[in-house]
Amino acid sequence: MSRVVVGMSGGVDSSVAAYLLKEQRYDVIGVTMQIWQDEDACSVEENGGCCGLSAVEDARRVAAALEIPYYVMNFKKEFRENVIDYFTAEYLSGRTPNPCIACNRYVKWEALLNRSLAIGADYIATGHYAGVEKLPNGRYALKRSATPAKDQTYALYNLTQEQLRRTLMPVGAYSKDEIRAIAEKIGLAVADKPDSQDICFVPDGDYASFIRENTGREIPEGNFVTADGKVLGRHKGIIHYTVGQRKKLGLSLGHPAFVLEIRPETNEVVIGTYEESLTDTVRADRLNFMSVEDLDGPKRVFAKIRYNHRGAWCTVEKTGEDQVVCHFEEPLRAVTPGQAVVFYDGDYVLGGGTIL
Ligand SMILES: Nc1ncnc2c1ncn2[C@@H]1O[C@H](COP(=O)(O)OP(=O)(O)OP(=O)(O)O)[C@@H](O)[C@H]1O
Repeated sequence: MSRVVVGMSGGVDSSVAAYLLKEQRYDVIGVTMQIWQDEDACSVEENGGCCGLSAVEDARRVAAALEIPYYVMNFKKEFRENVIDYFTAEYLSGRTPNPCIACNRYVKWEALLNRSLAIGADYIATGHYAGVEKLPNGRYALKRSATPAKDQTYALYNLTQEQLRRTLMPVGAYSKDEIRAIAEKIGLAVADKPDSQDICFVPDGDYASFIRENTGREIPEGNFVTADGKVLGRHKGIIHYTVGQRKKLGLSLGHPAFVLEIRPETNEVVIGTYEESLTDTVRADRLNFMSVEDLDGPKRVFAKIRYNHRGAWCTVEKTGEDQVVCHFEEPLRAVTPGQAVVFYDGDYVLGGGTIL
């Protein structure tokens, strides 16, 4: 019998994942990772179920109902080093990070998988809406969820072959409604919980205060400038801005204003018009390939440039060992350095990288 560790956040998806795997006759162990604040400082409702005491209580109750062993594991150090430190460093460098992608690769997978292997597991499983398949070319790749609106492959594009080989995502084949129906049928009390928020450790969305408090650094004010250097006003510090941003700039220029670029060297935020904010060229590095080992020439693919982007067609080609350029077939707005560009070949994740 194969042994699987299920990451249990106390929510409906991972609870049903544990149930489905038990039905499929796996030897199932439930684990909740504690990754951030003290247990009593946050709750599932506030932080997306990542670390709170109620997450542990809920997951423990579900594990007891399913009659599976259950453990709480501490990954706070791994989370701080790989997610929080990266998150703050990227903002301070003028980029906009995606911490969920880093958490998936380094905490939910690397750290949890290693500890699971150490306790004799063959696989880890989560309640993500995505599929894992071995392709005819021998590669493992993520497949988009059966429910496009719930698809979570974007945030998982950076998983390695070894991680995918040892991953099960049993809820990916179902719709959210079907998962809720299963939860109700088996009497799981978690059935009506809201879905998680994106950035679990900044529940109020105030990234700037979070960065100031976590680094102890004062973030200096600076100038808003046009692309040709004309000073337009003062900004509150570069960490308050994201490329593509239009709101909360506090500028009245007589036309809608957009953040075009953030320059940490000169502490400037470059502002321009809607037309200036459009581009059809996206460059990326820190690449991870999934359905293919590498690109062997230009390839036309469907790509997403942020989590909730509907996607657009582009031709992607290598420009260096760890760099690609993508030429989109339509102009894009808000191409944001630090976010991921993820490429799809049909329903499978081809790979992705970090936008430069
Ligand atoms: N603290 C945690 N400990 C263990 N596993 C976790 C934890 N947080 C999230 N996960 C795993 O990652 C998956 C996706 O996390 P996400 O935050 O997107 O939750 P979700 O889609 O709301 O799922 P759920 O309904 O299970 O909370 C979860 O289904 C779960 O398997």
